[in-house]
Amino acid sequence: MRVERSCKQLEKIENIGIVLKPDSPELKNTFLDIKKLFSKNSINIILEKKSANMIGEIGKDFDELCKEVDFIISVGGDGTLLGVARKAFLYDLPVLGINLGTLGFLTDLNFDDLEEFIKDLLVKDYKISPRMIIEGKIEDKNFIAFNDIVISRKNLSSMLEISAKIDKKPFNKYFGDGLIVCTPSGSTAYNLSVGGPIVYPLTNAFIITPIAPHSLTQRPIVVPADFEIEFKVPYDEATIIVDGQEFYELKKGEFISIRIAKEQAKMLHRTSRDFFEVLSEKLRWGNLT
Ligand SMILES: NC(=O)c1ccc[n+]([C@@H]2O[C@H](COP(=O)([O-])OP(=O)(O)OC[C@H]3O[C@@H](n4cnc5c(N)ncnc54)[C@H](O)[C@@H]3O)[C@@H](O)[C@H]2O)c1
Ligand SMILES: Nc1ncnc2c1ncn2[C@@H]1O[C@H](COP(=O)(O)OP(=O)(O)OP(=O)(O)O)[C@@H](O)[C@H]1O
Repeated sequence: MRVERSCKQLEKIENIGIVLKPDSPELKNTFLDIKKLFSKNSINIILEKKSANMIGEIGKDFDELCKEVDFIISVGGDGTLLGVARKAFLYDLPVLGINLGTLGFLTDLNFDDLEEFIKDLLVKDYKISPRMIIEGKIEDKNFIAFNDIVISRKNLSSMLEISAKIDKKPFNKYFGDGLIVCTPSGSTAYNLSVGGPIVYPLTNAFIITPIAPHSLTQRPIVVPADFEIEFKVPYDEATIIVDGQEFYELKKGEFISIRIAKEQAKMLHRTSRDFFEVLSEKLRWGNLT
């Protein structure tokens, strides 16, 4: 029998933070509806400041809000949830995604399911799933990814050469459009599109997947999470893309090192959420439904 790892239940549910998808003022009514559903159960909602400005409400800075709430709800698609999860881990706060996006692979609930789920929350019928996050470093810049760190060619007309070391030892040279280093949670994003493996989210590992490699021998590889990986672009400049949301420059000869972060992100899920059902429903995996 499989016993799924999960984190401790919440000590209390009194205050919940809400972040809305950017540039979506039409979410005002959804926000008010969510607030009403929680207020009926005497749970207080605190809206994040940028979201509040967008819909003409009052809000709190994200960091201030994090100090007051028991968990955070992201209302939008996967991108909104990524943006929240990449900051909420600093406060050890779980994130629940309400899907108003297009795909919503990471988000757990549709708005119509929320009323029922609040009842579950109140009787502790939910799970909190730990998610590995990775940390990148270039010189004195540090960044965190929930999904992936992509080393992408800057010069569109030529291939990028990337030399790679694991635990300081050279292990490969990649030639192509770049490569993706992703977490298991991120394996179903860009990594999947370029033929990388799907890795169960609770696995402790990194995935290194070349993008359009010009070679018959370059394959995605899964390595243990305690490895430190280092990449260098000896002849070119590259762009580093973190979760599709943050960008850095990797100069010629500079190193980027990537390893598991000390902290974990936490996702709040329905007890019944099953990774393979989500794969089937959202990405048409297998023949389950
Ligand atoms: N060709 C590609 O597939 C491609 C190209 C660039 C970036 N991306 C991915 O987009 C991610 C950022 O997502 P976004 O929503 O902010 O940008 P986006 O709106 O450009 O979405 C990319 C797609 O990936 C989906 N997605 C995001 N994370 C996922 C995950 N962990 N599992 C399954 N699907 C996921 C999104 O729902 C969306 O359909 C990056 O981390 C990167 O992995 C994918
Ligand atoms: N905190 C953030 N920082 C930067 N970009 C963000 C942030 N939150 C959302 N975005 C971007 O806004 C865009 C739309 O958001 P989102 O992904 O939530 O909706 P969607 O694209 O409709 O849904 P899905 O990703 O599930 O298909 C995405 O490109 C996403 O990367």
